[in-house]
Amino acid sequence: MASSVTSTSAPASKDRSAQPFDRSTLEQTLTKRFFYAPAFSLYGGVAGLYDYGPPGTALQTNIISQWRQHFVLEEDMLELDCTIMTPAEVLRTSGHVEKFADWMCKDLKTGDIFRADHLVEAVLEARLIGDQQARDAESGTTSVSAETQVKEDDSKAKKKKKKGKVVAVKLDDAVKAEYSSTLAQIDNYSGSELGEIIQKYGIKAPETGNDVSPPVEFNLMFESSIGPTGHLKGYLRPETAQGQFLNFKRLLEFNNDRMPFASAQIGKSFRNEISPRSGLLRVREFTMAEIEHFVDPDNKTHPGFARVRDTTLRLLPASVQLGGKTEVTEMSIGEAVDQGIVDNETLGYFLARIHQFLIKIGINGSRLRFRQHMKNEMAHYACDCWDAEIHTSYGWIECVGCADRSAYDLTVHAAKTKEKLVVREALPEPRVTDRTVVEVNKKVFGPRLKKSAKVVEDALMAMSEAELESLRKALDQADGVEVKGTDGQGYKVDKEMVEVKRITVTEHVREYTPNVIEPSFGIGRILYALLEHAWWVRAGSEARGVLSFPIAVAPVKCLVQPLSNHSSFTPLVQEMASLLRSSGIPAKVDTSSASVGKAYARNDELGTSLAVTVDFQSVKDRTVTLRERDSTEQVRESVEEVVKILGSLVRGEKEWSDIRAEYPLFTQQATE
Ligand SMILES: Nc1ncnc2c1ncn2[C@@H]1O[C@H](COP(=O)(O)OP(=O)(O)OP(=O)(O)O)[C@@H](O)[C@H]1O
Repeated sequence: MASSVTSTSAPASKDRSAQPFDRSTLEQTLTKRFFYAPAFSLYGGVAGLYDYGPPGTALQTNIISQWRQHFVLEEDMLELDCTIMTPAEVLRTSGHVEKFADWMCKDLKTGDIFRADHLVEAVLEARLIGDQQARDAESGTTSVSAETQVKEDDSKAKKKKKKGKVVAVKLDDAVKAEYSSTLAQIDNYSGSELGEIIQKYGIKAPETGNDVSPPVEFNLMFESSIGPTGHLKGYLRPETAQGQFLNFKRLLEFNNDRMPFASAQIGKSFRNEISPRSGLLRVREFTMAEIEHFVDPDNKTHPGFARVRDTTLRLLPASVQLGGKTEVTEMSIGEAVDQGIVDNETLGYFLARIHQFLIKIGINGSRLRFRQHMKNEMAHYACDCWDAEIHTSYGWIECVGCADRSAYDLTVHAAKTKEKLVVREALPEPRVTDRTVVEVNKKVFGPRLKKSAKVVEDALMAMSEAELESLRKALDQADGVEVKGTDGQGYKVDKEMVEVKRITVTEHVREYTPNVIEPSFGIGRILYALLEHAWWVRAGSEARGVLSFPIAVAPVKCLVQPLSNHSSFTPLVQEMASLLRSSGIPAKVDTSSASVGKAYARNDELGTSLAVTVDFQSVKDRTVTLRERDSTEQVRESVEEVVKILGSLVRGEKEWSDIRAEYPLFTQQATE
């Protein structure tokens, strides 16, 4: 049964994520432990470019390897590695040169740049917060002061962060409702609509209070030229999809002409964002993982759908957003497809698989929702599109887009290159149909139309059955009929020149252009959301941060350390580390002079799942302690047994609860 949940913010959960979240503490830890850092900072940095340090890189690698396991291997997809540099012609055909743009406005006095939808969002959100503060002040309660950041472009703007200024002013109820409704549909507006909203609500540049220009389009692709002549224009790809479409024919052949099938690609994409902001969430260079699932347009069932039917998702359909609401409906994907909320089984299958993947890598399910695109938000050719949005301290963030792109991509590339990008399938039974066709009598047609013969013939051949039927009737009734050539000019044709007739055709093969379902993942956004969801602070004499990653994605699975730097521990520490590594368990040895407790704390911040400590007793009897990060519980077992335990945990065969049930807990060593 479906149930509704209001979720303007993330629902409180009874686990440790119910702790108040302090982003600055997490950020300090991420910087201190070098998860990631602004790139080129020695040179002042460039907005929207980040370098990942060792733990961030390991975390990203592990997320990608889980992705590859979950999708490429389990779904038997065809993985590609296509070029990043893309000739302009390809992106012109795909529509990116003309349409891959955001709307920007300028502060009319300072020239500062804003992304128009972000500006509207920030200012209206700030006004709603101001309203709440005014109401709280009136009633004597306090509300959390929140400031909404507005982004800005270019390197110099990086230092002066702009905020939607919060002023405690009470709003009229009707105005408040209008603001909420506008915010709920913020992705749905065109440039001119954003311009009207800016005018209507008197939106100004937040810091200066200056007027802003009407929104103008800004193309997000980085332009380049290929080769020394500068004649061949190119772009850094803004997504990995085009390489997959252009290789469709080869992929189909590689797949022994079998449909449906999916290709996949993981790699860097580039977008010259108007206003990079919110750390890894809006950057100019990022890793994407994209799937193009090619499917018969007449049969979008999915063979695996029964397996995921009962997966419960939190859905936010377009119809709800249109009413200005953010009410999430929890329902199984089976129900959602049956009721037509999600367009088809294949799209539904991928929504469920995306959900399963995000949960597997540690995203909190109660902070995950699938939001359907509204009509204007969706490309004109797409028949349905859902974003997996994850709740973070920045609000709900789109981390995965999943669209049914119909036959658009293959059709436009085929039309441009004159290469057939189709599937040809032998029909089980020959299909006999009657058709209306047109034949040209070359002997008369050519001499009469001379140089124009080609444009008229092309136009006749492109006519639909209905158009040909009208032409037939017209030719029967008049001596000559005007036909528009492909050059747009009118030309007279008569029954001597052309014959329109009904024929019976027997087909043995069906030819069609596949539709494409495209799940598109931004790895950096997922990684950041995971960092927020995994973070908590352990109470104690000193509050200590912990990153509770699932072991599968933890940057380091196991720490090996001596109790102190006493030389007698060294051989066993080294033996332990090499035993683990040769069993395929990534282990880090810590022989710094830090106390065991300090090393535990450092590794908790790094999200290291387990720690082995070698102490005096170890030297005597070859037993070591094994400590689990989240519970801090320990067991003491022989070196060989601990390697076995670690192997079963790392391979996901067991969880810590199994280990603590199987082995006695060890409580004597005062290490923390
Ligand atoms: N500038 C960016 N920085 C980081 N990740 C991004 C960025 N732009 C897109 N992504 C990621 O790529 C995924 C697929 O890209 P898509 O084109 O659907 O995004 P989008 O709709 O343009 O995103 P947005 O509306 O937030 O700009 C997104 O779900 C997101 O995870």
